[in-house]
Amino acid sequence: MTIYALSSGPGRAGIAVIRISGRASRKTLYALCNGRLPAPRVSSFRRLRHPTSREMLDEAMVLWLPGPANFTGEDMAELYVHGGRAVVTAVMNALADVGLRLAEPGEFTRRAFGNGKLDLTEAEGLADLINADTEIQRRQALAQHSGAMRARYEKWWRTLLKAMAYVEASLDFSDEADIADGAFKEAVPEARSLAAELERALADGRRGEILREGISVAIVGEPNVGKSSLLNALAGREAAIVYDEPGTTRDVIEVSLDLDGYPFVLRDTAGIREAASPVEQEGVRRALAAAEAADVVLAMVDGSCGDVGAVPAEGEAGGAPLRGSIAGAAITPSSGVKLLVVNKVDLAPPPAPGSFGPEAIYISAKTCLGLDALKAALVRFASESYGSGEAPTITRVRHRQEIGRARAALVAFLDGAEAGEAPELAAEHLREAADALGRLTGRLDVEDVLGQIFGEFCVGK
Ligand SMILES: Nc1nc2c(ncn2[C@@H]2O[C@H](COP(=O)(O)OP(=O)(O)OP(=O)(O)O)[C@@H](O)[C@H]2O)c(=O)[nH]1
Repeated sequence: MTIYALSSGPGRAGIAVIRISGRASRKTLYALCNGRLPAPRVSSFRRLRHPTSREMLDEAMVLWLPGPANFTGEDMAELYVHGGRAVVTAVMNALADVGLRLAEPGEFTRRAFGNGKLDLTEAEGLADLINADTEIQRRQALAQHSGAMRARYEKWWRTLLKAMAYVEASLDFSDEADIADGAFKEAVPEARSLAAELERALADGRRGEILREGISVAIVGEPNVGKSSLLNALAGREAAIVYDEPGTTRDVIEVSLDLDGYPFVLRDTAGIREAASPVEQEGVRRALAAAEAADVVLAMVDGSCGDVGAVPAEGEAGGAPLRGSIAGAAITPSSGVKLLVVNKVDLAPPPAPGSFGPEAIYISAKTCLGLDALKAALVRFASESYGSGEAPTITRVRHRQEIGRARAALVAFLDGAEAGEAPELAAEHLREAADALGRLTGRLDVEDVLGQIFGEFCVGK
């Protein structure tokens, strides 16, 4: 079936791109162009007419892209029409009138995959490229789309095939014990080196997934220390309500932020305190959960009140009384880092440098003093922890799970080999590992993961 979709964004624009893919592309374009089919891959000006009523629809640039040397591998056409809603509707209605069907989300890419134009990791990279909001996300997605992960997974796949070949050989020569034994022994170092490589790939601190989803930053602290003010100052807009009354923020408020190309998801949380009402208690529970799950906790204290004291060291209870509240300072995320942020430094008297420990960042969410230093600290943390997005890395839970399964199967193989397990069982472990690696790129058992992957696309891709 030949499909069509608006491939550019919805809404009014200078130009809109309508894409067509499938066997009837040529015939449809021929009819739309009143019999003047453009030369392949040469953009040409045409007056588009309704194929049956002959009514003029628009003046457009059109491209005729015969398969297989194009995106989907099928015959394709692209229409660059004027981007008004009525123009797009009229052209798309004309395509429906001649029996073409509106594409489902991701259907163009799915067809490209079906025709061997890209593997699953490259298709996922394309989805990420379309969804990339920041420079680092773009780089990571482009590396994946242009085959960095495919190359890595295929290298693993080849090592595994080698090990499988040795085991299969040992089964074929089971009558000749020496040869069988020798072949089997060759499989072990291959499997061992691959298991170690998969282990290393898994121990990446989830950097690819974090960059893809955004680095999660929770702002926590006692009520009224200025958490919402900081969120607004960083976001550059009034995303959260700021009010001179403790307990203003009840729920977690989220904004996305691009700092030097790194994607951050900033969360403002309810002030941590002995909550009186159930609603407040729930707010505090959510605040603690956000801090627990965060990659970075901005533990905020109000530097303008109380006695100056030292922040207790990690794991040390109490310490000297601290100016402001220490509720924020006392929170530690489960796997992320904590930055101590001392707010309201615009209020006299300013805290002496270092009053809150050498690592503290002094800011005024009101006057924006110190915000650049805070942003720089976040960017430094991101680049040291997650890199620049170019090295091939796991970017999805799906990949992590499959690599984990492959590794577990290889470990089972190695344990079995040590324990003198029958070669038939050993071969089964390797096949399991191959299935897992095969699902990564889509070589085997792909149907069950297809829906999930292509569902991430928008219509027209
Ligand atoms: N002088 C000064 N006032 C600030 C600063 N940051 C916040 N404030 C004020 O402190 C009060 C509380 O600010 P919020 O940003 O609502 O504080 P919060 O921590 O989100 O408060 P809760 O929602 O109650 O947890 C408001 O009156 C702000 O204007 C600052 O840097 N300097």
